[in-house]
Amino acid sequence: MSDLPVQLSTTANAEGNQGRVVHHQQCPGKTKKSTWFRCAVELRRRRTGTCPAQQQLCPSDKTTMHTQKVRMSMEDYDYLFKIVLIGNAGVGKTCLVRRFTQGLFPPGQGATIGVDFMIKTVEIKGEKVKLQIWDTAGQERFRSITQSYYRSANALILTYDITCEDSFRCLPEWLREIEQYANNQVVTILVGNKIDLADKREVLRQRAEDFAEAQSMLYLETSAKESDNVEKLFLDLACELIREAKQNKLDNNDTAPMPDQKIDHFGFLEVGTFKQRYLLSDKYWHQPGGPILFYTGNEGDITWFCNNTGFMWEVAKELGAMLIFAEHRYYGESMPFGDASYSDSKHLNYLTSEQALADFAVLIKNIKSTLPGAQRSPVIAIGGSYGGMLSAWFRMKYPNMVVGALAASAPIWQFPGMVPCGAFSKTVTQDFAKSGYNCEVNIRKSWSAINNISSSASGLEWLSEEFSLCDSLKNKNDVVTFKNWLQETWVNLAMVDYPYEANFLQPLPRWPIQAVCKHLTMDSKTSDKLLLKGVSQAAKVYYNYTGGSSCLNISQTATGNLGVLGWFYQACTEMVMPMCTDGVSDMFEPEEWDFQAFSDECKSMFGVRPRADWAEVVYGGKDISAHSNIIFSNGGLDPWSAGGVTHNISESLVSILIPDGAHHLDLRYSNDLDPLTVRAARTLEINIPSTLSSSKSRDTEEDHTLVKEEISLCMPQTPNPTLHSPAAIATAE
Ligand SMILES: Nc1nc2c(ncn2[C@@H]2O[C@H](COP(=O)(O)OP(=O)(O)OP(=O)(O)O)[C@@H](O)[C@H]2O)c(=O)[nH]1
Repeated sequence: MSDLPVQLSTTANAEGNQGRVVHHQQCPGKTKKSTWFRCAVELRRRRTGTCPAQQQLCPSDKTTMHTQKVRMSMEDYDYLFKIVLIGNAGVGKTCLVRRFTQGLFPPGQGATIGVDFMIKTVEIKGEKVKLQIWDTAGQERFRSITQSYYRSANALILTYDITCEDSFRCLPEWLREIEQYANNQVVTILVGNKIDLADKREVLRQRAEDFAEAQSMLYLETSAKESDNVEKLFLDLACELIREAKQNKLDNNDTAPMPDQKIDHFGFLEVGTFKQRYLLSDKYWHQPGGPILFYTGNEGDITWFCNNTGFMWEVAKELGAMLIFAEHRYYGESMPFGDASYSDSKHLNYLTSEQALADFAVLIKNIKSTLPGAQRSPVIAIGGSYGGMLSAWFRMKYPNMVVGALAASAPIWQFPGMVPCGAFSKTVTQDFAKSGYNCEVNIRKSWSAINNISSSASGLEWLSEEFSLCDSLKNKNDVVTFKNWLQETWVNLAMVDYPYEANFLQPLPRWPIQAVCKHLTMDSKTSDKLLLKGVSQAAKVYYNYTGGSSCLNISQTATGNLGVLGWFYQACTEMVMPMCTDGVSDMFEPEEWDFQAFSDECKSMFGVRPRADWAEVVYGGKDISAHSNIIFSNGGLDPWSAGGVTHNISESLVSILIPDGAHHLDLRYSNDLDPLTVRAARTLEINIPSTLSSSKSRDTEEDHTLVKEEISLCMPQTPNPTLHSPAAIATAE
């Protein structure tokens, strides 16, 4: 996805352009402060050196965790190949990918965390070939994640560093991994990288060629730095894959027919259809009848959710489950009107949660009727954030399709009149208050310090320099934008205050708010300038943890992996989520929730006005007790928990609270640094679908009752199962 601006503005110009969607790099004047999460898949840390001394040298023989089979529905190419780069840490995998896909050699390239991927479409002899290139982390600690990408790979690029004997010596270990985890038709090429460092060569070319030949591998030497042979590497590989495909050697086929989704499920005039993308993994699926874990895709490319929902991958094996990740219409590649989908409000008209839920239902019906062994598989909906809301709503609206739902960090009550508009900011403030001495107090004071300093031209210049802003502040409007940017920074930090290094909105250290707060311990006598110097250092923890940013861009607060524009449209129609601040119970400048102003802005931007009460009407508001089989999990650190279900409603509408969890921490891959509370939450969450799955397909009312009974057995008996850990207690103290 392209990097979308966080701040949006509209035009309703004299030429009658009203309703055409426009997004600027930066809004003049008042800017939006509402935030939804955006995510990414990798974290990069600053790292130097070419031979990865002190890092693990060879992959271990850990057992596999999962693999995925990807089915794409968009047929804008003749071939789709998945290429996975593997090899020791630091051999140059990421640099090779970026050289090929972006034509650059990234300075100060940091270690890949988990897996990253990029797409490049090339044309070979008149045929369009889409290359999906997966860059895996070489570090041992990510091995269990990266192994899972082997199975569905069409080609593997096994990379070593010609200046690092150790990276060559590890190759037999890597080959054992390939043998164990990759499919037996995979094309493997051995690549010796960094040939620009000829004087440091430790592995002779002949030796590598002999090794490759003995292993029936192709061999090529490259320099990502000098761009030697990089293009050739990927294009030759693509040619080879096409050749193999033509000989029908590759298992590159998509067997299940893709459903054509109706653009409008609820009317009969619009008869158009579109292809919805979904990803499917059946590696651990016990067929017939094994359960299906169905991710209800949110506002972004489904691949990102697939990568960031490690919980599902981890439980698939345990449950013998099939995994399906369904993309939400108008995001990623599932565009009802192709490139025109966002062109105006007429085309955007079908971007609603109800239409998306109907897509999910049609998709499940289609899979069940076409995939052998799936007919009697119980389906469990899982989702996080807006995806979690969809999971809960899916179970409510289509109980015939899903036997239960896990709705993680799903603020289904963040709608008008259901929770106080200031609750969100209050949680953000509390997160900072407990993460460092004077931290919240100094942020609270920073707004007036900014107002004071920015009142003169020299002050604006000082602020711009101190914060290393890419574009200098020039006037009052810029200062408003600057303050909103800072506020959104603190909000985002509260959402991603994870206990380990991660890259969700930005690459960040573990417990990032604590890292930020180390710069905000000044006492009450501190001058405005000293205070703001601290704020600037704190902001740079968020924006420049990797050290790769030469300046800070105040029109962005997160990497743009999600569909911010689409989400903004949804907020302007049915997802109206009031937010306000009072400067007392929260650390921000006071700002009331002004529905009229919001509505006017929506009108000028999209040509539509929001329906403030619709979510309540269509999804039941706080009155959901008639429903069943939904788990609502919420993190105590997550500001969205304010709009979530944080108490048990019935014995099968239950809440799990994770005191030291941020935004859907429970859905992420497990990590050694996970607090006990999130581990306990996952245990509960795993048990519930496991119980559901044992009941196989439940299509009758009687069966649903049985499911409900079985679920209640797994439910904690306390009215509100808040999980306690030493960390949580320490925080509370
Ligand atoms: N001289 C030279 N340096 C390179 C080349 N390719 C990568 N490097 C450097 O090698 C280091 C590691 O590069 P990465 O691309 O991050 O290596 P990686 O294999 O992706 O490492 P992990 O993500 O940890 O698995 C960086 O400092 C790069 O600048 C190359 O062709 N020539």
